[in-house]
Amino acid sequence: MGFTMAKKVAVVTGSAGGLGRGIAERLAKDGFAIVIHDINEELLNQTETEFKDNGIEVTSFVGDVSKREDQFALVQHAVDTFGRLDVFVNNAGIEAATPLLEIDENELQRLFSINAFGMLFGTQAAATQFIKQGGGGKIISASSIAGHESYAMLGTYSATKHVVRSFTQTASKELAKYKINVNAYAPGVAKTKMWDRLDAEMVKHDPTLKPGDAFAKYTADISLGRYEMPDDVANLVSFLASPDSDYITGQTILVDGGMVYR
Ligand SMILES: NC(=O)C1=CN([C@@H]2O[C@H](COP(=O)(O)OP(=O)(O)OC[C@H]3O[C@@H](n4cnc5c(N)ncnc54)[C@H](O)[C@@H]3O)[C@@H](O)[C@H]2O)C=CC1
Ligand SMILES: CC(=O)C(C)=O
Repeated sequence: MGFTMAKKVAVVTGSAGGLGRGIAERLAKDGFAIVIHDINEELLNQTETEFKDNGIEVTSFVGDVSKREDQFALVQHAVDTFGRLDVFVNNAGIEAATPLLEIDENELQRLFSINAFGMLFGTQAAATQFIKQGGGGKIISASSIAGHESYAMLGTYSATKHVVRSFTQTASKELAKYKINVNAYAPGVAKTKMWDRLDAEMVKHDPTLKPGDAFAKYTADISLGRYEMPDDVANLVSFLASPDSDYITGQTILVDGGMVYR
């Protein structure tokens, strides 16, 4: 009589839509049982239904990455549902487009609490579970081209994405002894809801721009000649979640079609 190997388990934060959803779909194709997660409960439920209709082994969890207890509860939900955790993707993030002289405390607190604190809390929750399990694991986080090079109007956002790169390096050094790989993906410009909002904000701040101009300006110089799709990002995350990347840690890898060269 044969036996079935338990599936590996991946959590993707902020995966009700956008890049996170694309990553979750790809990891499901790679054979993972998937925990999707978001602060937007309605969209999350809709996505969960669509995943189930497509035969994906999935569970969902509503949470706010900026709340440390939510991140630990998310990992607990993964373990309670599927018995273990193998990959944790800190994908959730938010943006702001504001001239430097107008950045206020509210914007700083909002972006840092989600993009930076959230990434750290997710890393802590996942690493705690990996250490308990004793078999290593993979933590993969969303940085950005803005985590390698800061942009006009994206001052706070860029700073938070540099924080992701920094915590990725520190975590990789501290967690290597537990066989935990910690890496980040740095996308360029993808046409998700985030960029719809960024374009609208940038247009508001510059009377010479009309809707679509900011996005067009950012995408004009991409070497490969097109804006990014969720699959472009998911391909890299799939690799970082797989044994093929076992000898890579502490890296923030650009996947931008040729925008920022490091
Ligand atoms: N779209 C792009 O061009 C780029 C995106 N990124 C990064 O990729 C990640 C995903 O971006 P997109 O899919 O474009 O964004 P998006 O705005 O389309 O989707 C983000 C998802 O995260 C969820 N979310 C927001 N705050 C949350 C919170 N506190 N807790 C839980 N979930 C929360 C949202 O509800 C949404 O479903 C972000 O970290 C972003 O900074 C990086 C570089 C480029
Ligand atoms: C949203 C984002 O990270 C950029 C710079 O496109």
